[in-house]
Amino acid sequence: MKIALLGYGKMGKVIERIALERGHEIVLKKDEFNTYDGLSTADVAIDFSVPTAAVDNISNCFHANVPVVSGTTGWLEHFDEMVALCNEKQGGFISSSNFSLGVNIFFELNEYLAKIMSQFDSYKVSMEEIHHTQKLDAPSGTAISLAKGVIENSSYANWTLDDAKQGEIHIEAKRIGDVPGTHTVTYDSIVDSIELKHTAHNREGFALGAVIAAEWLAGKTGIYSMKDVLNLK
Ligand SMILES: NC(=O)C1=CN([C@@H]2O[C@H](COP(=O)(O)OP(=O)(O)OC[C@H]3O[C@@H](n4cnc5c(N)ncnc54)[C@H](OP(=O)(O)O)[C@@H]3O)[C@@H](O)[C@H]2O)C=CC1
Ligand SMILES: O=C(O)C1=N[C@H](C(=O)O)C[C@H](O)C1
Repeated sequence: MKIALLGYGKMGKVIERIALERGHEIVLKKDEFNTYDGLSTADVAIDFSVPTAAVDNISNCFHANVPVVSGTTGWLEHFDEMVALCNEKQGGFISSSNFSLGVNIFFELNEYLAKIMSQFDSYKVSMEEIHHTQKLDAPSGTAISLAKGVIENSSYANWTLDDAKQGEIHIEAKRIGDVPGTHTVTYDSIVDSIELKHTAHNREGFALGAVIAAEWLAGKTGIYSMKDVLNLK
């Protein structure tokens, strides 16, 4: 399979290695300064870039008729525009705040736990995410997805980085050293706490998940999620 890499930083380089190990070919490595030459020859594109580049990268894929897997976080306010463009161009699209198998299992557990905990208002939920100091966005896309998982399964209405008011989920975003990504969901009461935690030991899981998603998406049209790829629906 021919793959275009949109973004060739920490993640792009791990994705390249894993894609080559799985027998794929890289036809474009797009960074901030080069062009999209080669994009239209790709079977699929994988975007792990920066929040300000994601919309251009994804739009160019739809215009070039190349299905795109996007892992870039911090551009969610434009998500609906990209969905509309994908539909208009009959493109293929998977976007996920986290492609690792472990985090996608964690997402399922988070939704299940939220359903149970919604019956017990003595517990208050909060979240913590820890990432490396080079991360541009806060809170992490994964923390936002976890908060949405709680909101859709409880009476919580919103998340905030500030002190939480009634009905809000507090997210604490910490930036420490080279941490690849740690997320904790805590339900706290006066008598005890319940914690659900995922710790990434490196970037391999994110990258492998993105390559598996790309293999799954190539040749398809439509808008999908990691639930489709991993058969979690
Ligand atoms: N969904 C998931 O599973 C995961 C998502 N992420 C997300 O992926 C993104 C990338 O992470 P990471 O690799 O660590 O970040 P890096 O900062 O290491 O890499 C970002 C890359 O994007 C490039 N870039 C900048 N502008 C453009 C542009 N206009 N077009 C294409 N590329 C551009 C940069 O190029 P240059 O070097 O020239 O500046 C750089 O190579 C982040 O948003 C992060 O949150 C990260 C891990 C997992
Ligand atoms: O920037 C990162 O590194 C990561 N970003 C993603 C996010 O914002 O959730 C996923 C992962 O935690 C690593």
